[in-house]
Amino acid sequence: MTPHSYLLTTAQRQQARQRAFASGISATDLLEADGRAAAHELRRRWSARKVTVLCGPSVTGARGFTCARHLAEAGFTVRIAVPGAAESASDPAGELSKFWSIPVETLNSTVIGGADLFVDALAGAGSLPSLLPEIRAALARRPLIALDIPCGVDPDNGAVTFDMKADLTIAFGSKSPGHLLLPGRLHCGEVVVVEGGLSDALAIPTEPATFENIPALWIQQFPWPKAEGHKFNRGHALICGGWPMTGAARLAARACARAGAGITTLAAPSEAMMIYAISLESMIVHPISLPNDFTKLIATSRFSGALIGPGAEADEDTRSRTLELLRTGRPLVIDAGALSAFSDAPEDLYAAICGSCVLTPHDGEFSRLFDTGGDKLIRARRAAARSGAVVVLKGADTVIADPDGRVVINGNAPPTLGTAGAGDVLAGLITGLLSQGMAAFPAACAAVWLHGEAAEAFGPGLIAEDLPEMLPRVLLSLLNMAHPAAALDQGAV
Ligand SMILES: NC(=O)C1=CN([C@@H]2O[C@H](COP(=O)(O)OP(=O)(O)OC[C@H]3O[C@@H](n4cnc5c(N)ncnc54)[C@H](OP(=O)(O)O)[C@@H]3O)[C@@H](O)[C@H]2O)[C@@H](O)CC1
Ligand SMILES: [K+]
Repeated sequence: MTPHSYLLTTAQRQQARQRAFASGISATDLLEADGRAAAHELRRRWSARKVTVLCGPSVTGARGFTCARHLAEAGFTVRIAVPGAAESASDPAGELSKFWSIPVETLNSTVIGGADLFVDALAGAGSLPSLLPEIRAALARRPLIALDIPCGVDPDNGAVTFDMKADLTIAFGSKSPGHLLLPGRLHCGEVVVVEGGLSDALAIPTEPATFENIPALWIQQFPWPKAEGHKFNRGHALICGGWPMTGAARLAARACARAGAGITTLAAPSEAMMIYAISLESMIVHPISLPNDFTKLIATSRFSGALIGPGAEADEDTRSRTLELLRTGRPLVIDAGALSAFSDAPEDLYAAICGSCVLTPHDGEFSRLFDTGGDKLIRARRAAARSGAVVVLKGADTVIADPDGRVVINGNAPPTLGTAGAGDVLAGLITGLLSQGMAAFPAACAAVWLHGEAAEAFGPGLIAEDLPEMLPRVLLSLLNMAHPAAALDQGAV
């Protein structure tokens, strides 16, 4: 895991600052570096103009002061406004004020009138300032740049208590979960991470570790086809098909094959045999008619990863097949109907999960199996620990949790992904990667990322059928990231 994908909670940031102090770095050094970096980022985007910096009684507020000074030195016309009495200005190190040459004013309509740009350095306070509606309205009329995170967004979980939306958010060293989780993400605008005073080495947090889903997390483990490989050792995926809803498993199978599985076998109810057989020519279809056909198939098939649930009824048959698959100990993705089949007795599912297993619930399915208390990170982490499976809690801010406590938040999914069958495609993608031997946690993270990239690459008008067809393009760009030399070869063709 690279330092730059760590998402730091408020407590972890405080711990990092303490480590810095213990190593001899002063608070002033840190704030100076942060304020300078923020001012540099602003100057990269805007020429000198009138800016009002709103500073709260917090470390963020102190960054606002140093940023203001650097902007003033660069020729900006700067005013500093603090909510409440001007004397309450933030100076946590007790020595910053000697650098302030700009008068500190009380935040009101006058001090923000006439500014071309606003800097929101209010965040981070224990209690948030109550900004009058007319002030918030005035702030909305000009570009608003938040330092750390916009005022009113909880950095730890993205909860929003205050309706203020930034156009740009400048984070220091790394992002926080609140930059990616909804609804906070919608308040941040563009998020840029600048190198502040804390070095990467100091910023690496203690447990629990939370990461942004970037390819660096899992690209080394991605199962690219090998020169010496053949279809039998590239991964053999078994997809359980439903009836009468056949679309779901067909979408999953297509995605699974595109993800690189050498063989994709479909276990199809005999009524649906022809539908499955004609939908993907390369797929092998096994009819399931007699009650023990499924048992025989899994006893004889050399599958290296399986999927059950898309288009499946949430009934006893699905439940017992899921348990049969779990008993094989082979990698398994449990989705949709196969999750809901355990609504009455989730403990039976938890108890049966042993090896490499991924559960892919949306909020509705999640609530049928798990405790729904707490924020999304807490819910996903607890569900993974409880079940022993990797849990992919889907949504616009999908969270992937490993039973060992690591959590990844995905940020690349466009709104077009909220369409029927997109979840089935995701389940198929994970299965394709698992069947090729990728471990459950990186496979789930990689699949969620590929899914988002495929939707983004397609653009508006997306339907689930388009996602598997976009994968070759997305995989090529991933390959180019993994092997820059290969990119040159591709370019030369
Ligand atoms: N072509 C095909 O064959 C296709 C087949 N498909 C197959 O359909 C099967 C049923 O899957 P399903 O998810 O539609 O229904 P189900 O499990 O009853 O849950 C729905 C309830 O949960 C809740 N809910 C909360 N959050 C939610 C969320 N993010 N997304 C969705 N729901 C959410 C929500 O509650 P509400 O918000 O209404 O209070 C709602 O009432 C499944 O096997 C799947 O594979 C589809 O994939 C489409 C293409
Ligand atoms: K278990």
